[in-house]
Amino acid sequence: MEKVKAKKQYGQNFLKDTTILDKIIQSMPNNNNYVVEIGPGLGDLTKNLVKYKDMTAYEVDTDLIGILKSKFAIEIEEGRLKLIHTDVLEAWDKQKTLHDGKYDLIANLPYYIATNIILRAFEDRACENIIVMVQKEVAEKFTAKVNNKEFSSLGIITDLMSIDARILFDVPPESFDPPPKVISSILYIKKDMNKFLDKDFNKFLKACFVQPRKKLSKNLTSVLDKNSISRMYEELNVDDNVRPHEVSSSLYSQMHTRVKNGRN
Ligand SMILES: C[S@@+](CC[C@H](N)C(=O)[O-])C[C@H]1O[C@@H](n2cnc3c(N)ncnc32)[C@H](O)[C@@H]1O
Repeated sequence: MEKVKAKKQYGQNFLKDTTILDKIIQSMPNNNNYVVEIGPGLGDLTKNLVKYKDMTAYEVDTDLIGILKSKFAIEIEEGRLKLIHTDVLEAWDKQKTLHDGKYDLIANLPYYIATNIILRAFEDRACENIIVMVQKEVAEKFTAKVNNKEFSSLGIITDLMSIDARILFDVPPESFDPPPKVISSILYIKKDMNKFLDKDFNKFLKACFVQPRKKLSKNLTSVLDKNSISRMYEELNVDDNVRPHEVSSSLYSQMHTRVKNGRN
């Protein structure tokens, strides 16, 4: 193995378990989509992905870029792999999408920005499937259902914006070098390509969950006055004592539409 010291600040935990790498490849959707990988690291997952699909990989670490360029010289030369040296969040800020045509995001994500990356993938209209390794806890938040204590803005967005969302399997710390402190999971999300994530909706949900164990009506006071909340609750038939995790995604969507249109 290359003598590379993993950098904590970039969330580097290299996946070494070939059984898990095979299982990720088997989970790839059977379609003609392009593939985007975020954080190819030492290229173990990249090596497997590029056998099947043309792809682009975004890597922030200069030292790794050097290694990847020589490891994948042939694939780069043949145009099967595009290696982009940048912070992927900056790339998204600049160009709104990570690829011009439809693509699937397949990656072992840096955990310090995993949630942010998944939300950006929801906003990116070219991204259709998301198959990513994240902390198990994060995967559970994205797949949580109403009334589950973990149900929050992430579960609501997933519920409203996707056709399918589930945890495919868990991955123990020993599968990585160095091992992370947490259990990981492969999260699979198939987006509904007819739905688009409105940034304001995300902001509204954040306000609704600012104090997740308090009554929703209390959290709503940061976006609506008390009379408007009462009126909205009455019209939408919402119980005054309800807590944020007890309200369905579609009800949140209706509430947001009202707040946005000033109909309250
Ligand atoms: C968990 S490691 C995964 C490495 C490799 N894909 C694997 O499975 O072994 C996360 C990777 O994301 C890269 N990374 C961290 N922050 C990044 C960012 N903002 N933009 C692009 N890549 C980033 C790290 O340098 C590292 O290579």
